[in-house]
Amino acid sequence: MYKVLVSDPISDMGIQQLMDASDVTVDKNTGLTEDELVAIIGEYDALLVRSQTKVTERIMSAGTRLKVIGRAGVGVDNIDLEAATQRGIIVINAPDGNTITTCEHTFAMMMALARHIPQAYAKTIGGTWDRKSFLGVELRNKTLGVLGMGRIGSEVAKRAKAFGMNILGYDPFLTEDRAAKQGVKLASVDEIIRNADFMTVHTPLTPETRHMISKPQFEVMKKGMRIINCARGGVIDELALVKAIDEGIVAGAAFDVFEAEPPAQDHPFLNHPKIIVTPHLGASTVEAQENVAIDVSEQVLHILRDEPFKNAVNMPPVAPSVMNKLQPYFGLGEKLGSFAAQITTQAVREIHVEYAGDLSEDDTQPLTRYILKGVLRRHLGSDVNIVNSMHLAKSRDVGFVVTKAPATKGFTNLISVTLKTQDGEERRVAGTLLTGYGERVVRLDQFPVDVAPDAYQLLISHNDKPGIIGRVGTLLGQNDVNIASMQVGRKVIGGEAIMILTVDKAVPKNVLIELAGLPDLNTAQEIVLE
Ligand SMILES: NC(=O)C1=CN([C@@H]2O[C@H](COP(=O)(O)OP(=O)(O)OC[C@H]3O[C@@H](n4cnc5c(N)ncnc54)[C@H](O)[C@@H]3O)[C@@H](O)[C@H]2O)C=CC1
Ligand SMILES: O=C(O)CCC(=O)C(=O)O
Repeated sequence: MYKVLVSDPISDMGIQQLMDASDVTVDKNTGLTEDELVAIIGEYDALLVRSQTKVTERIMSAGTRLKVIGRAGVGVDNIDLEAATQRGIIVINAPDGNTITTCEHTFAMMMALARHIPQAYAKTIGGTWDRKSFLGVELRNKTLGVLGMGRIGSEVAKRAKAFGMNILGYDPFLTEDRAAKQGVKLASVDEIIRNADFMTVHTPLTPETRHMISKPQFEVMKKGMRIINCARGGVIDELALVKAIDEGIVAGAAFDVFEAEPPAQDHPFLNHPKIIVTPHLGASTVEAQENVAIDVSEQVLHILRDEPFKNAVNMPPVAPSVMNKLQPYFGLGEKLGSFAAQITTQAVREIHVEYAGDLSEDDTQPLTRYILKGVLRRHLGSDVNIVNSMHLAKSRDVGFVVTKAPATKGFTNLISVTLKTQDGEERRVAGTLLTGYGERVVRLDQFPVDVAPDAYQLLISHNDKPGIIGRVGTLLGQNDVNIASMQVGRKVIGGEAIMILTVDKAVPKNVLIELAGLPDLNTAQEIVLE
């Protein structure tokens, strides 16, 4: 008999099939503390949560029978995925079931914001008949900027069109073609910030999206913009937003999510006259809760019964024979994918992976999944894993081609990752495992290099002139950035050249800007490989 624990309020109707299954018993026990969960989790084969339960490493360590954690919703940021993967616990989510509901909540927030409904309601029930303070604006003919055109962002755009709005959309995976089909004008973040009357964010929270709207963006923002966040707290810098509202740049904001949930009682959003809030209700409808619970219950049953399943967001076990041969390359493959994605400036349309030498003889599919994970994680966040990376690439119209070459000059094994964009940009990074030396990046575009792919690299393109290395070293030294190693490459003397420095810590943004301003230096970019 399998035992399932439901530790957050999840629709009864949705988990009915679990409760009806003759080989399953379901316990509903919500609102437990971490200690309480640790004390009982050892009895259970499956755990079902929404977003309240924080499924920590401690809980998983105590969950010695746990085979699956089911998240009735999209974001899995309340589950320690790494810890689950290490323990072979499959984590699944229900990515589609709450899309429409969250989109509709976004619209409710946008309209409430445009017409001051919460503020007017509060005054009216307080006994004041005030028709002067709440002059609103129409949505018709206004420009809506959508940051993140995935499932929810696309549905918001569709509805906004019906309201007669003009839509500017930005998403690293949005191409002109796809945008045009959705009736959306493809725009940059900067264009949206400067031109939109309303802006709504629908991205996951990743290192790249954290505070993607902050002081520098508010400084150039179209005056009077209204901002909605029903995605994740932290995408918009909360304190910078309050300042921008108080300075008259932003006309108002509607937030369903917070950087820390629940927010502290003295949080500046609470009681601010121009900010309306809901307590993370985006997915809270009868329909969505049923949908996500049905989806997740179905998959949990499959997993408990060892049947094929979908929507896994972490790594399933790989067959030991394949693992032994390929495992040493997994880290390198992911880093090469990530490196290539970070140096590519446009939306990636095709990923070409070539395995040469020893690797050409194997079934390299598990390794390809790691490479795709490295490429896609930059924009799709921590939900990308080796289980879903191929599927995600396909669903985003990103093609991937794998070729094999039996031999390669100078290396017993070589992995080359080439990313192509719709505008013809093509970036290539190749690497190898050297016996006794470990992972090395050995080619960057047309330049031969020899770099250990450590956590922080600085990639500099420059003109091949005397003195540049000294200027870069001095500036980094002045800013307390220690250089661990340095590589230079060039095609011809005096021509285009690159420099790759491995540094001991993240390089502050202002130092990157100063570097790019040095004479004969063209670009300076940080590459983070974690
Ligand atoms: N308030 C709530 O109750 C709910 C919140 N959510 C949250 O809403 C967000 C969106 O969910 P879905 O649309 O289902 O996810 P999705 O994965 O379909 O879409 C997210 C999109 O963001 C894009 N993106 C990533 N980095 C970006 C960047 N720097 N700039 C612009 N776009 C970027 C991705 O390419 C992707 O297309 C997620 O954070 C999810 O957790 C989802 C459901 C309910
Ligand atoms: O379960 C909930 O209500 C939270 C939904 C959510 O934020 C998500 O699905 O990402």
